[in-house]
Amino acid sequence: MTAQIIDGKNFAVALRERVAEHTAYLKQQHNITPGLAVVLVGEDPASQVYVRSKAKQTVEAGMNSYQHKLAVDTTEAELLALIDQLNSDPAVHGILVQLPLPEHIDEALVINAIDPAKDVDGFHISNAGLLATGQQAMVPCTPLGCLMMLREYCGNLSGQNALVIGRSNIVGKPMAQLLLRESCTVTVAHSRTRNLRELVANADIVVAAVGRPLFIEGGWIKPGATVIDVGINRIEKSDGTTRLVGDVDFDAAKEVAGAITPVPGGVGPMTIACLLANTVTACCRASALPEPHGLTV
Ligand SMILES: NC(=O)C1=CN([C@@H]2O[C@H](COP(=O)(O)OP(=O)(O)OC[C@H]3O[C@@H](n4cnc5c(N)ncnc54)[C@H](OP(=O)(O)O)[C@@H]3O)[C@@H](O)[C@H]2O)C=CC1
Ligand SMILES: Nc1nc(=O)c2c([nH]1)NC[C@@H]1CN(c3ccc(C(=O)N[C@@H](CCC(=O)O)C(=O)O)cc3)C=[N+]21
Repeated sequence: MTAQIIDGKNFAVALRERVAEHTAYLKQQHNITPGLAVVLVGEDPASQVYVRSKAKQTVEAGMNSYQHKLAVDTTEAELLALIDQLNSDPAVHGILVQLPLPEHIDEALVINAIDPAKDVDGFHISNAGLLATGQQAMVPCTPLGCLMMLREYCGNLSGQNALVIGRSNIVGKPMAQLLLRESCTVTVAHSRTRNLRELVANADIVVAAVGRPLFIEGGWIKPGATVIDVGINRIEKSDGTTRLVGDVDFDAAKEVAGAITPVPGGVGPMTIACLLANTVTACCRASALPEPHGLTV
């Protein structure tokens, strides 16, 4: 059997279209343009690429994009002052501070300084707590995109064995919370997990967010399982050039799985589309307007 390939790129195009439609409606009917502020500290090349791509897609969807590029030696106090300013700016509905931050800045302190209503990454402790207790939250973009694709490919997730590999605050933990909310039986694996192979073999749904290239072998996967590969790893090929691979050995896993996301073209594009969707959601909530269908879960 060869797995269905879950086309995250196409999925993201469709989601961005819905975002653009609702943005046009907000402008025409309510004279409001959703605005997203992205803050980048330092000059990490990968981060610069992501931030550029986010800004381009924000503008393409008809929203306002505000970019703040700060020097690598920006102090924590300066960054907190900028966040204060963005918190009180009514044109800014979403704020994203690109991670990782330079070492001299306390990441948790900065994230928790963002107004939770503008926290389109969903990383603020209030949003994490709201999600964990089943209340309305801003849902982190990567897990949100993964859940949208899972719902589409698996239908009803209730009662399915879901394995999340990785327990980070930005991917693994919120992913586990969302799957629990869908009534999956959720297992969370991490670096101290002893029997990973057996856990994978028992899983109807595998979400891999480890950060190790080709770590999950095809032979571990349960036949027919749905595999979501969050990993983004750049590896060097024999000719010296590099390529992106996920955490799952895609070529082997696609012979066993029922459906699988590729890397690139899987979870990554959906993450950015969900960021735009969260900005529209935040804008609607800020203006006490009804939220459009399909932009969140
Ligand atoms: N596609 C997208 O949009 C995004 C992709 N990513 C990618 O997803 C991956 C994960 O990101 P992130 O969650 O931030 O990474 P972290 O490094 O924060 O977390 C990695 C997790 O994997 C676990 N882990 C490490 N080694 C093993 C192992 N041998 N067996 C089982 N678990 C292990 C760690 O366990 P422990 O806690 O015990 O250390 C940790 O919980 C990365 O490749 C990243 O680039 C991230 C964000 C968005
Ligand atoms: N505050 C914050 N929020 C984030 O959401 C955040 C962050 N910081 N720091 C870094 C990680 C990583 N991340 C990705 C987003 C899109 C792709 C993506 O679109 N990837 C393309 C390939 C891109 C390429 O070719 O390099 C794909 O998978 O097809 C990847 C990774 C968001 N992150």
